[in-house]
Amino acid sequence: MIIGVPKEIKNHEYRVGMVPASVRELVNHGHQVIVETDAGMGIGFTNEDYTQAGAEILATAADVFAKADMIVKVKEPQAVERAMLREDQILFTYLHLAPDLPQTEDLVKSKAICIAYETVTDARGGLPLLAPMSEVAGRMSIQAGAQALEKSNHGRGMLLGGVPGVEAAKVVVIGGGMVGRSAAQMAVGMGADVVVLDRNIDVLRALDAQFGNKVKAIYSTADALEKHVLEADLVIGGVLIPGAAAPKLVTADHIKAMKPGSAIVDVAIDQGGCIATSKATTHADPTFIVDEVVHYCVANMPGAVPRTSTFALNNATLPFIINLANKGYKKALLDDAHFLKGLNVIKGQVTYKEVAEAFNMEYVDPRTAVENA
Ligand SMILES: NC(=O)C1=CN([C@@H]2O[C@H](COP(=O)(O)OP(=O)(O)OC[C@H]3O[C@@H](n4cnc5c(N)ncnc54)[C@H](O)[C@@H]3O)[C@@H](O)[C@H]2O)C=CC1
Ligand SMILES: CC(=O)C(=O)O
Ligand SMILES: [Mg+2]
Repeated sequence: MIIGVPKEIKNHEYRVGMVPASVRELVNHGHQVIVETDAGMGIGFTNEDYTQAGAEILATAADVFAKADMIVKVKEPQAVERAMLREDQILFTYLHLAPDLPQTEDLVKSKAICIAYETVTDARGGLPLLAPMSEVAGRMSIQAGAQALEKSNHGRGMLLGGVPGVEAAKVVVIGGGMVGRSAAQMAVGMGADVVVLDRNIDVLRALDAQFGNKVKAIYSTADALEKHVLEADLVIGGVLIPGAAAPKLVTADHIKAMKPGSAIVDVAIDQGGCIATSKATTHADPTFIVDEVVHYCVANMPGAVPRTSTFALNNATLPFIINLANKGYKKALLDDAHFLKGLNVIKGQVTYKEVAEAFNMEYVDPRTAVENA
């Protein structure tokens, strides 16, 4: 199979779909890898590093898209990339379709086979290809929130951990999954007063076991959420219903009633955000203010630490890339029900229920769609 790795083009996105070590693995399995020139430059990999691993360097993204059987990326394809997708081409990357109608329509139109990292599942109920980036974004959310609380950024002027004699900031994390747990770990480390809300009791138990009384793990009712959000100095949004648009748990009225200069970091923004006043921002201009609350809503947070993030992502994606290349997409997906959950769009059909429902599109069972492809 010919595997293509284009350079990422989203704002300040320096991650890359495959590092040279991953290229070498694919080449060792007898595949051909084509990489757009300078695709790895943002994390210190030169074209020579890729050619030494066995890749061929092509001059443009158009060359890569024209020649590859499978495109391996990081972020959802931007409009110019979507226009280059071909019928029967495999696209393996983050998609986040449920809040994104234009992308969904373009992928349907392309007739490509579109597998989303973020909806692949595992036997323990986890999301193995989302988890590494959620660990990064969860950790980063506390750094971003700490900065947002600085006076020069229109924050309350509070240090997360306080100092002896002065109280710490209250950090409220909504969703105690990968993002939430990673955020809690950093917030506890910085000495903040930390509350995590989740509606899964096993998640609350796990938080309790990990953090003891350093984190208040609270069952997420509308009442509890309102109480803690209104007391918060910093709110982290980390809820997820896999594949679906995020529920707007924090309302515009909550934001109005929050303390002036408090901050929110809506990590769930890639699924549309769990805070009503959120809208996606970029690393170039990451924050905006609504009702005196600083909002940080960058949809590709791990792009800011692309070296750490690319390696973490590749560690998780590589076995799936090898499987797709060795077996072809049909056998790779049909052999593994968890991998099949990653299939969102195939040959013009939507095969992820929450995406079809979000846009009133017809839903086709993924197994049937692959068997008939
Ligand atoms: N902005 C960015 O750069 C990045 C964003 N993300 C996003 O962060 C979000 C969270 O991801 P993960 O932590 O990996 O998901 P996860 O599945 O590990 O955790 C989500 C948690 O939300 C909880 N939850 C669902 N509905 C809830 C409700 N109504 N109230 C309270 N809790 C609720 C679930 O029980 C679960 O524990 C996803 O949308 C993901 O795509 C992840 C990485 C980077
Ligand atoms: C998960 C995601 O959206 C990201 O890593 O950018
Ligand atoms: Mg207010």
